Amino acid sequence: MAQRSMTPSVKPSPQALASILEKSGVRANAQQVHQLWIYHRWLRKHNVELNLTRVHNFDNMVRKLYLDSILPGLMVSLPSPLMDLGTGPGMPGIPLKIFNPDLEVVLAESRQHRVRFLEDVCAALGLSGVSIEGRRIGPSYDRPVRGVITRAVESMAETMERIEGCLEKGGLLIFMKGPHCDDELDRAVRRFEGRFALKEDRHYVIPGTPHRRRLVVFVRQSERAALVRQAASASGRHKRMASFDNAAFKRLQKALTPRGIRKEGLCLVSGAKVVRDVLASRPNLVQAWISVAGGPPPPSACGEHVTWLELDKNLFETLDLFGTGHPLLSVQVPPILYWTPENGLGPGCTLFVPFQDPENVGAVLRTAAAFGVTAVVLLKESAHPFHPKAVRASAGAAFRLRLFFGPSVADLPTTLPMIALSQDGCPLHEAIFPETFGLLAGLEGPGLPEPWRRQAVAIPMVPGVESLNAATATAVALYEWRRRAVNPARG
Ligand SMILES: C[S@@+](CC[C@H](N)C(=O)[O-])C[C@H]1O[C@@H](n2cnc3c(N)ncnc32)[C@H](O)[C@@H]1O
Repeated sequence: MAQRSMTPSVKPSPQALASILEKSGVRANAQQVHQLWIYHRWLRKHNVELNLTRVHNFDNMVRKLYLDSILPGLMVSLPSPLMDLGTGPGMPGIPLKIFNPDLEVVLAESRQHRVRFLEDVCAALGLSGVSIEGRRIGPSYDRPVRGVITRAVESMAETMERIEGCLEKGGLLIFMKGPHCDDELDRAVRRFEGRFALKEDRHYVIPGTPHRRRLVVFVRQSERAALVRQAASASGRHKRMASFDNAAFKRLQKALTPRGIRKEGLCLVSGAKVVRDVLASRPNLVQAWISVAGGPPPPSACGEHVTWLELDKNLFETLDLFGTGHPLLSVQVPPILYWTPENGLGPGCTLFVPFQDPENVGAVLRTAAAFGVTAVVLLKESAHPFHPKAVRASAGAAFRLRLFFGPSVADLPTTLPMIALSQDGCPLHEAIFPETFGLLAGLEGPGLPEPWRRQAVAIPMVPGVESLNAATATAVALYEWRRRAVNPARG
């Protein structure tokens, strides 16, 4: 059974309104009480027909709607103009405006019957410095504002995407949230690193109620898309692509295939984190920042040489193989020299990779970086290390390692100081890792050619199970090598 409100019913009046606010620490002057009372009357009058709020009890309306709307103005210095995104019947925007008369407020609301209510109520209140955007705000909305506040609309990440075009650099993004928003907050912080910085996460209780709230405030760190587009266009570094026949688009499409990657010397990088890593580790190799039209502009980490390509949705989705929705990078493939047995091996471990599955190649590159191998030789059998699937699985490690192309596994001289991995070898814990050695994993499926099997090392497993995935087996062997290097006594 639904629990009834324990709040004693208070007879609605301007005096009762002022009294509840005052007891809650908010002192209202006569004009503010008058305006809030008129607002309250309008809400009550039109609620049945327009379904504006589900809160009905007077005391609850004052505390859970008006007071709740006013409180952010007491906790942060509100920037002006401030857009209330998804204001509904005007919350928090209207109470905030009443209590901050100098604030310029933009009430953004997409539902037209609510927009008409907002127009009428603002006229009745005689509010100046309030404008109404009766439309759905999306990333292409580019009227600049210094702040955005939002209450009960959507997830933080969704709003961050949405206000890409309008919130100025240095502007505040203020979320009015319930107490349990840790997960969406973590996701937003991670996903928008470099674009928004968390400034404040304040926990509070609406006075006179048990209702816990959080005010989460971000500062925008990146420039508005319109300004970046303008500057990039002026210097010829911005291109809009709408056709699959566009020659530059076709070139990008080629970077999805190993042949194209070789021919064009170009690869595509996807995923917010890998994109950030590559921008940080190899900025000079980045050629273009590829976003969907109206998507986020290149961040400042993209140097002056980087072109911004804004693609129609269907074009972007063709390149965004993994459906990340996040901008991609087109990156010049770093030069990869050819290794021959005459080059010998450097000190430490050189990893020889024959994997044909690009995801296995990526996974093993990530592992190689984690355990500090000296170099990686991609044998003739191997998938291309800059195949989009490999780059993604490598989490950017493909750009940090010393990579070489090498001969076929069949042409590796068996005289090399090599530790080969094969199920029929001697147990890994009996293996001796020389100061300088190569680690050779088997091909997925057939494993290693016969000569290598004779001197191979095996990772002991429970009898009767399938062999380990090749990249996983390599990870176990590298771990064992590292463990002994760190703690030789336990070898
Ligand atoms: C659940 S209501 C919350 C209203 C108000 N902020 C409140 O706290 O009472 C969400 C409102 O946001 C509006 N809305 C959602 N997305 C919007 C967008 N992208 N642009 C403008 N209005 C939007 C909806 O029409 C709806 O009226």
